[in-house]
Amino acid sequence: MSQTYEDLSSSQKRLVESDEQFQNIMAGPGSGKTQGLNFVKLHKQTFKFKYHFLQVLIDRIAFLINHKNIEPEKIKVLSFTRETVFSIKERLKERLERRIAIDVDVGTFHAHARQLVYQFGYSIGIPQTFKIADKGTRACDVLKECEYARDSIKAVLVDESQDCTDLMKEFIHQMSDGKMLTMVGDKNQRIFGSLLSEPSEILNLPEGSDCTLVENYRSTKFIIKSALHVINQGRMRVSQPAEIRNPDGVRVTIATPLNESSQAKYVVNEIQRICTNSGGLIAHQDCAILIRKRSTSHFFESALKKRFIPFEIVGADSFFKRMEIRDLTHYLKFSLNPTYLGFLNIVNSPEREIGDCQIRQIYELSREYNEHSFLDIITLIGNEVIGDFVPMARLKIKHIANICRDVLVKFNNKEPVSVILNFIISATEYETYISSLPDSIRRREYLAELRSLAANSSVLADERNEDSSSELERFIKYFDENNVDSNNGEKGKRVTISTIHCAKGIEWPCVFIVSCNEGCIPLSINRSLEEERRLLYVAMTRSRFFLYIIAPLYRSMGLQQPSQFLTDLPASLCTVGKPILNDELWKMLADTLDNTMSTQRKRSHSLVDE
Ligand SMILES: Nc1ncnc2c1ncn2[C@@H]1O[C@H](COP(=O)(O)OP(=O)(O)OP(=O)(O)O)[C@@H](O)[C@H]1O
Repeated sequence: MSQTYEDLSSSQKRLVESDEQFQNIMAGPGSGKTQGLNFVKLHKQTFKFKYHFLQVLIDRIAFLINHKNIEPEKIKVLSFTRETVFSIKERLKERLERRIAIDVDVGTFHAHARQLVYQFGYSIGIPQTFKIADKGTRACDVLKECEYARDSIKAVLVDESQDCTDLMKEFIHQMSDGKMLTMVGDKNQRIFGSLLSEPSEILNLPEGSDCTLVENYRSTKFIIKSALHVINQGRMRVSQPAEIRNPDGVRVTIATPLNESSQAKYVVNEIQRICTNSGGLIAHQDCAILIRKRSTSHFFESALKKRFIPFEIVGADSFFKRMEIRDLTHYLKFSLNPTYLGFLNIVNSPEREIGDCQIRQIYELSREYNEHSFLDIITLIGNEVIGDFVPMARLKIKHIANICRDVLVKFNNKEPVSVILNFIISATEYETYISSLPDSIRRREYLAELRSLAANSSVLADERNEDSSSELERFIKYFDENNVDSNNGEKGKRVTISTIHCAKGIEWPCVFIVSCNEGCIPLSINRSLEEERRLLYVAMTRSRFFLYIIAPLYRSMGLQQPSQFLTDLPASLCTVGKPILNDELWKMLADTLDNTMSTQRKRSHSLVDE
């Protein structure tokens, strides 16, 4: 086998080469189950760790093909996300001959279920027009009743098995009946709230199928011990990996900046300090900012943009590009500075069915009466003084004019931004509007963040003490400055802002877990406290070397307590403020990264002897 295979540890090799029909591999973070599956995609350009992808799942597939003579197309690999599917396929192309690799049937649960029903459903009387929502149960029926479907499978491999729903488990059960089954997962990393039972329970796996890996190759000892402390304060009992390959490292940094805006500044300062001082060992793409709530990315987007640091957002949209954010800030902008272009931004948001001809007429009227402001023009139209519009259109235009005039009055009366924003939301019936659109939960989440930012807009003032503009003008400026597309650098060389959920399975040398306060982690009392604890555990174990946990003193809701999960984190494991960067630390960092650093990269940092 290839050089890659030789690098596996003996326990990893044992699992890869096992003759057991069923393997339920439950192993802790960083043990080498599925190394960097998503990582390949996110950082493809810079990281060519080709010979360091040592994970069990990929090598097991290679073993089944090369040593068990299983046809690649009869190997079914099930995963949760399309990103992971893409990464597994890429990894297989590196591990196997290309023509063999592309035959391995890798797909999401959904894709596999759909494919089975399309391919074999007709033979058991399922119409080709079956309801796509039923594909899971239909696929199980196909497997139960159709021999050809069962014959098309010889081995099943499942990634992140801990997050399978009962239907998924039933699907795995039907697929793997009498075949070879390898599942990899970690029950302490269940973060999708789906779990009712252990995979092994529902699948009725025979005794002896459970196996594990006991090394940790990813993180330093301080990180592992801190993460274990957090998880073990709850109901779970996780023991320390038998072997931690890395040095002690640097203590986990706990920081408590004043508010969310100073938190973002602190993070960006630290990223710059580390990147500048590490002699190239740490670059932007090695740093990740993990957020619990996707709508809170804006603080970091803004702070990074200000320092011209390229970044990418995973699992969330750019806050400033969200429709809800743009729509509502456009009203503010238009009210203070009414122009034709500004009007175009608000005229049909929410949808008012004011058509192109009417808009064109408004434009022409604004040219004709150019001694008036644009707001006056639409007021005159609304009041039936000028133009030729049907009554309904006049009414709608009048409504827009009235909203903007009222905003102006409130602005002149120095009413708080939050009052003005809430007025716009209610006058435009914006909440009802977004509730009628797809993905309304997410939309409401962004709307709530905008509201809380408005209620707390003084945090934006910190940035510009010299600025004499009003609160509302500063608020608008925040959106104007961040809405422009800046040069976002080369792909693969950017800081990552990711939700904790989307960071699962990935690792970075430098990780910032932000807003680690009550109400954020754990998110709210309605959610399972244990799941929230696991989420923090997952976030902490993404780091290889630098781990920062940050809990601002004030958040939008006022004074905030640090997360209860941080209580009693032993002082011996953490440090407050900032880590001291010295030669000893860089040496330790180099040792830690050594596990997976490509020779080429090490050479560029003079870490290998020529
Ligand atoms: N045998 C090995 N020798 C050296 N490094 C290894 C070995 N196996 C894995 N690694 C490294 O350990 C790190 C963690 O591996 P991997 O991402 O597969 O862990 P995992 O078990 O999937 O973790 P998680 O469950 O947290 O996603 C990677 O950087 C990987 O390259």
